[in-house]
Amino acid sequence: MVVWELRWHHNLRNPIGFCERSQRVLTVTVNTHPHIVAPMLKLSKPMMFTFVVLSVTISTCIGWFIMTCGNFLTLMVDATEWENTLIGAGKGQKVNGRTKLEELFEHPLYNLPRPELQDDDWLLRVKKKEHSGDRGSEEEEGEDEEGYDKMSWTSAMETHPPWLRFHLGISRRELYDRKDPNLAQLTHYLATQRVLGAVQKEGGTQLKLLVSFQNHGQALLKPMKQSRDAETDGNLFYFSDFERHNAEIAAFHLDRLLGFNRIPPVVGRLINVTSEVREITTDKKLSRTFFTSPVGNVCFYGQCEYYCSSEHPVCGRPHQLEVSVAAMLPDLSLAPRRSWRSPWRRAYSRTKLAAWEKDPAYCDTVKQRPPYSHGTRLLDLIDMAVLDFLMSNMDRHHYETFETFGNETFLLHLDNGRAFGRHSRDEPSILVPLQQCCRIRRSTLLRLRLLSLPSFRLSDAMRESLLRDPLAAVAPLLSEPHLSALDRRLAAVLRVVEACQGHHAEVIHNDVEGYDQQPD
Ligand SMILES: Nc1ncnc2c1ncn2[C@@H]1O[C@H](COP(=O)(O)OP(=O)(O)OP(=O)(O)O)[C@@H](O)[C@H]1O
Ligand SMILES: [Mn+2]
Repeated sequence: MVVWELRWHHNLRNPIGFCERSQRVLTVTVNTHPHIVAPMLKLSKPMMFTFVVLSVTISTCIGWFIMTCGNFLTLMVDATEWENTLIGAGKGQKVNGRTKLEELFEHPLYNLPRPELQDDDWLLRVKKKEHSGDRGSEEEEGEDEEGYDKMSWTSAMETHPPWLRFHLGISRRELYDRKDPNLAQLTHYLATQRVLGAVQKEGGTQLKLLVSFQNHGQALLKPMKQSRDAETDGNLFYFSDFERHNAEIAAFHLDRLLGFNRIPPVVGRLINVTSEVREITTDKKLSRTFFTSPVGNVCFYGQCEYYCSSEHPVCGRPHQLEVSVAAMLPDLSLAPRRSWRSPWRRAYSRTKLAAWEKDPAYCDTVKQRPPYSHGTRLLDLIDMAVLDFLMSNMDRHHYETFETFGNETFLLHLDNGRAFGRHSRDEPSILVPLQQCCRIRRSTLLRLRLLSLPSFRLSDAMRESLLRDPLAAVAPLLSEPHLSALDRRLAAVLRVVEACQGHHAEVIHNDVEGYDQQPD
């Protein structure tokens, strides 16, 4: 288990995300004053006394009731405003006061009871400060394990910047809790913080930047390389496809809608390539690649394996560029990750076939090998295949897990830049793990069925969810054909499960014992 001491948090004089809630006063006049009402009623003295006591009590009660309601309403209004300002101008059609997306997340399938997380289910724990006065200096290193408290700081610690609260909320079960109010603050932080540093991020094949913000926050930035609506050229192999910034954003929303919570939060943002990259970067290799295009736009191409050349520049208009900004996971030195080669990895060749393409019984081989031979790893892999099929991501060659959780943990769905390339066709081979293994979590299947109903339709939920991204103000993050492809593909997933049930006994893994609201 990783133990991490946060010394620098004392320097955070201005907690990020602090909100000055608007002050509202509700004034209601109820005319029940006894001196006005009693003479009109011509009452005797004892009656008058009773009347005074009664009317004072009643008016106090009414006043209290109205004030309470008023305060409650004020709070509700403020919370909604707060949420809306954080996540952009997200709006959806309201039915019974709730949008489809709100309705969906209220559904019992998105609020299943879960066992309480134990100490070793959290990725990071922070060292508790020694009793004040015990220490000569706050800055002294105290590395012995004895001094560490087993309790993690809660994510409600207001002095922590949102990125840190995100790190502290990572568990064995999921990357974030959908209901954690910090999520909105984190996306707001990523979308609005001034970029203080930008260098090229090593690893991977295409150009991406590591940007840094105030208070040690960092994010992974992927630039827009082609117009949002461009369908991938049919003659390009999946491994030659350009990455798409909007695919990174949409993948985060889709993963959350499926109830997985396995993709680090991603937001869209407009950056100024001159002031927020060129002028501040310390990366000489990167700054050398800047140029002004013939039409006067500021462009750069960086250094990487694919498409880092002046023939494939990333260009501002003339300075403004759309990018995706993903929250960074904790540093590898604090939370090492293990990278796993996917058993259904593609051949990454124009001519060769992978083993799973040649052997229909390939899953039987996989099921015999650890970590797929026991636990939930195979089910996690199938969840990932469903996500990838829905967004048509053929590039899932590896996946990662947090080392500290061993084999009993979720899979990180990192790198979704090659998803949402084509809406006009589906890629059945992405679903092969489900088709060959005929196994799926019941919770996943029930949520997929829910999302196929008209009242919760996946495309509608995605449209509404994506509206919350700041870049939705520029243009929809996913075009309508991409959204309807989601519904078409969802129906295809359900058909594969049905076909499995026709010839397999144990297709559904029941991970929701107590849930009986829908028949299987
Ligand atoms: N949010 C994140 N936080 C920390 N590390 C990340 C994050 N996203 C990705 N990475 C790491 O950076 C590496 C490269 O990122 P990514 O896979 O998105 O780049 P890529 O150029 O698309 O790679 P590839 O060519 O392999 O598809 C990943 O393997 C992963 O380990
Ligand atoms: Mn990639």
